[in-house]
Amino acid sequence: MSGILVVGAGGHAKVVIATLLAAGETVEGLLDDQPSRWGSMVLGYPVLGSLEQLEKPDSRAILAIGNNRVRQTLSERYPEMAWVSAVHPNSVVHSSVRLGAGSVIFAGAVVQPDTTIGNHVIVNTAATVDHDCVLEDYVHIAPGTHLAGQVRLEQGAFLGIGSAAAPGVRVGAWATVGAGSVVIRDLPPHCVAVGVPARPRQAKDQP
Ligand SMILES: CC(=O)SCCNC(=O)CCNC(=O)[C@H](O)C(C)(C)COP(=O)(O)OP(=O)(O)OC[C@H]1O[C@@H](n2cnc3c(N)ncnc32)[C@H](O)[C@@H]1OP(=O)(O)O
Repeated sequence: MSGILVVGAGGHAKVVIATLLAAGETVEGLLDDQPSRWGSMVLGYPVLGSLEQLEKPDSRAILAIGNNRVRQTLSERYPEMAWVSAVHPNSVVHSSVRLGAGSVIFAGAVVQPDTTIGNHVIVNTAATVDHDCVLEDYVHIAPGTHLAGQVRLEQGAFLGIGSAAAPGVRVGAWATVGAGSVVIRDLPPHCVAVGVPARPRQAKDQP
């Protein structure tokens, strides 16, 4: 079977490649729609060209782009793709956890029992997700984020570095929680919420 195509050649792709290699996978190269990146190397792997190469039959690929909207757009553009997930061997993921296609769990992360993780979700470095949480498709929890039990993050929610969510809270779809903020009450969709406790600052979608 051919190696994995890594989509996106930015900083997030470096950590995705490191995670794939640590998990024993083979990387073929990277794809990026920015021509200036073609022919360059990322961690010793070549940027092979544009995303058109995803149309080759039997390709296996992973979306290595931190922006939640971009991952949604690309996954919808290639509905037949066999998206690969990546789980770092130095993470702890309980056997009862359901993990969707194309999702990544980076080094040092812990995901506790009966949590459900959707498609193209990022559980970033050293984040923790406690029991019975639900992370819907395209969610990203940044490094060092901590979710208590039974937290629900709706589609596309982004939680910034070092943020936290108290037991049972719900963060609305495409909401942004600022770095270091603590969610203690439900947040509405499409808000930007910051502070301790996190309060919606304005109605604004993610970039
Ligand atoms: C491996 C990786 O790198 S993964 C990526 C991790 N990235 C992150 O964690 C980024 C998180 N981003 C943030 O926290 C950002 O500050 C955001 C998204 C919440 C807001 O960004 P912007 O809309 O550009 O806000 P801006 O910088 O203009 O600040 C607006 C106000 O909110 C305040 N504010 C912004 N972020 C925060 C925060 N995290 N906590 C408290 N207050 C904040 C600012 O101090 C400012 O207040 P003022 O108007 O009284 O001066």
